[in-house]
Amino acid sequence: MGKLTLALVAHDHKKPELLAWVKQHIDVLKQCNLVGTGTTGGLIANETGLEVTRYKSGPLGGDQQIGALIAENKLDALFFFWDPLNPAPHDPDVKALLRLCSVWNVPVACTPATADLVITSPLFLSPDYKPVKPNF
Ligand SMILES: O=C(CO)COP(=O)(O)O
Repeated sequence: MGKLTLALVAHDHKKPELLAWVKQHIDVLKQCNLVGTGTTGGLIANETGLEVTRYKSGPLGGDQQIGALIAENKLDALFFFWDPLNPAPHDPDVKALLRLCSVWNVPVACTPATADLVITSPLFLSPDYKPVKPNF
């Protein structure tokens, strides 16, 4: 099977949590294609040496670029540590990205606990497993 493509995105106050999570699961993440929004992707690449394809920063359209990957069936999971305590100028984009995960049945983890469960799931990592895609 091909490599899984995973998106890594975090709001500013959540970036340390995402970075710690990435370091914890680096052995699995090394085997995946990684993409991310601009600042998150840059941070992860610099701090871990992982290769991350970087899109625009979230407020400049990065969330929407990742949403486009979902609409094109090019993303296997989204790890999106969004900030529930601070308003984002691009909140509509954040909501749209999360919405597309539901539209296209893409696994999305918004907290380290859920992210742990997704990334360690034998089902998720199985070459035979593909989430059912809706037939619109
Ligand atoms: O704003 C974001 C997600 O909504 C993330 O963007 P950055 O990774 O550029 O900070």
